[in-house]
Parts: sequence; structure tokens; C-alpha cells
Amino acid sequence: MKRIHVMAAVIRNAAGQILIAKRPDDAHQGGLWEFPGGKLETDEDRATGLRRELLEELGISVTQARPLIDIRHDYPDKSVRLDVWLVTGFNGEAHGAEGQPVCWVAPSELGNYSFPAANAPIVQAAQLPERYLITPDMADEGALFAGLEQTLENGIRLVQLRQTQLAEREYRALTERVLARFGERFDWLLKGNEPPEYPGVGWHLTARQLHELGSHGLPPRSSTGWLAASCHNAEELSLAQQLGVDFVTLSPVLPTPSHPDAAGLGWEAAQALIGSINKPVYLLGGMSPERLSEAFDAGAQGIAGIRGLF
Ligand SMILES: Nc1nc2c([nH]c(=O)n2[C@H]2C[C@H](O)[C@@H](COP(=O)(O)OP(=O)(O)OP(=O)(O)O)O2)c(=O)[nH]1
Ligand SMILES: [Mg+2]
Repeated sequence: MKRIHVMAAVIRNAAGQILIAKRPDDAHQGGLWEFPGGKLETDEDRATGLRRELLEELGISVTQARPLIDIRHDYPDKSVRLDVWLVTGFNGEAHGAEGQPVCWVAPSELGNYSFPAANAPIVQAAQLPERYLITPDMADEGALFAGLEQTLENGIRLVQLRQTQLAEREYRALTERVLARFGERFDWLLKGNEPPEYPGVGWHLTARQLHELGSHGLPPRSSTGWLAASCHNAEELSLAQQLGVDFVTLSPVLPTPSHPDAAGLGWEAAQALIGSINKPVYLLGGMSPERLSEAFDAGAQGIAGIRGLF
């Protein structure tokens, strides 16, 4: 079946809300909510196709957009590539120019709407930020807390609590203190052999856990937090996708001080690997905020980092 290339938009307004529209009942995947957009025309470039669709469907002129996530999905009757961009600037008042209902919703409310099956990773990408901080190992807890206060001021919201120097018991004790002080202010992901039981706190799996769980499946999780995994190659990405994680890190993209002997995948290989799965991917290894636009061009959700973000 020939794959149809669809340009679609996660449109975010100044209040942080996202625009969704309802597909006509008689359309493919009719009656479900969607991110506005439509088929790319022959010989049309992606940005032009996106602009044309949003003008036709919503009456807005896009002034700022960049790639967000690129999905390939096979419906029984249709194969689509959903080439989704994040639109953060536009002129005009968005309205259903083809008579379709539209509404602005908070990212956390997207889960209350029914979307086509292909859209699950788009909803996750719309809810996830551009930067994912992994805490550096720090023996000095005061310095770790001061660093976290600083990263809050820098606008970072998603954090993995990693402290490889701590034994499991010490890590658990530190977790209690970190959550008591910062619990509400960040979206946390924890490491460990068991899924965290704190409400809303996520779990970040190592590549080794991915291989182990691959044959058993996930243990039951009581928490609704994010589920993520560390991946380094195509096999691990595909394991992560099969297990149903929400997002992954892919590393190392560039050589880093912490792994000076690892060559790094390089941008081209990273881009090809990102294209092989339907999940938001944070690039890790040698990343800093100056690399964000390269990461977006490679199809990534954004960057993850230890020293580069702390
Ligand atoms: N725009 C959009 N399409 C989606 C989403 N999710 C999803 O599976 N699709 C599928 C449904 C359709 O098969 C295809 C989009 O085609 P479309 O019907 O919007 O195409 P179009 O706007 O160009 O309209 P037309 O040519 O049919 O008049 O992609 C989504 O979130 N947004
Ligand atoms: Mg359309």
C-alpha cells in the first residue's frame, strides 16, 4: 500500500493550550479528534504543505513552526506518514474554516479526547518538553538541591533522578527528600528495579532492563508517571517500542567527557534511528541547548543531558 504523507500540526497558543479539531463523520477515521492538517501535495515541500493546510482548514498563517514527531502507521485500509510539526507562531484567529468543530485544550487534558490509533505518540510529544535533565552524581546534597533550584529557573520541568554513587537504600532515602522538596515542581523519573509507587512519578529503564523485561513484559505499575528507556541502537529502540514506553533517550550522539572512548552515533545515524520508531526521542551525549535546533531537524523531541543542562 502506498504510504500517504500527511502534514499535521500541534498548534500551541501563548497560554500553552493546544488546538484540536474533529474529523467529519464520513472521513477516514471520522468522528475522532485530530491535529489539523492533511495530505502533502506532489512536489510540495513540507513547510509549504503545512502552511497551506492550516490556512485552508483553520484560516491561520503560520509564522513559526518546526518538526515535532514523524510517525508511520498502517491502518487496515490506509498507510500514513504523520509528519507532525509544532506551531508556536501564527497570524489570524483559528476557527473551523471547513465547518469542523475545533477547541483549545490544556496538554494534560488531551487524554480525555478520542484520537485515531496513530496519534498516541503525538499526544505524548505534545505533552513532553524539549529538555530532559539527568542529574549529575553529586555527593553534596546541598549542591544538588541548589542545582535543581537553578534548573527550575532555567525552565526545565522533566528530570531523571540519577545518582550512580548511591546504593539502592541511600537512593530511596534521597528520593524521599527530593520529592518532599521538589515533588510538585518537576515531572520526575526514577531509576531502579521496581516501578516507583509515588503518584505521578515515572520510571526510567536502563537498556539492560529493556532486554530483561523484553521476554517477561512490564511489571504492573500503580503510578501514572512517564515510562522511559535508555536506548543505544535499533534493537533497543524496537524493544522499547514493543514494551510500550512513552519516550526514549538515544545515546551517545556525540563523544562526551563522561564516555570519552565511545565514538558517538553521529547526527546521520541518530536521525535514521529516530525515523525507525514511533516514539518521542531525546538525544543524549554531548548535547547542550545550542544543539536543540539540530536535534529537531534530526526528528528528535529534544535533548537530554547531565552537565549540558544542569
Ligand atoms: N490531519 C490529521 N490526519 C490524521 C491524524 N491522525 C491520523 O491518523 N490521520 C490520518 C487520517 C487520514 O487518513 C489522513 C489525513 O488525511 P485528511 O483526510 O486530513 O487529508 P486532507 O486534509 O488533505 O483532506 P482531503 O484531501 O481528504 O480532502 O491521516 C491527525 O491527527 N491529523
Ligand atoms: Mg485534513
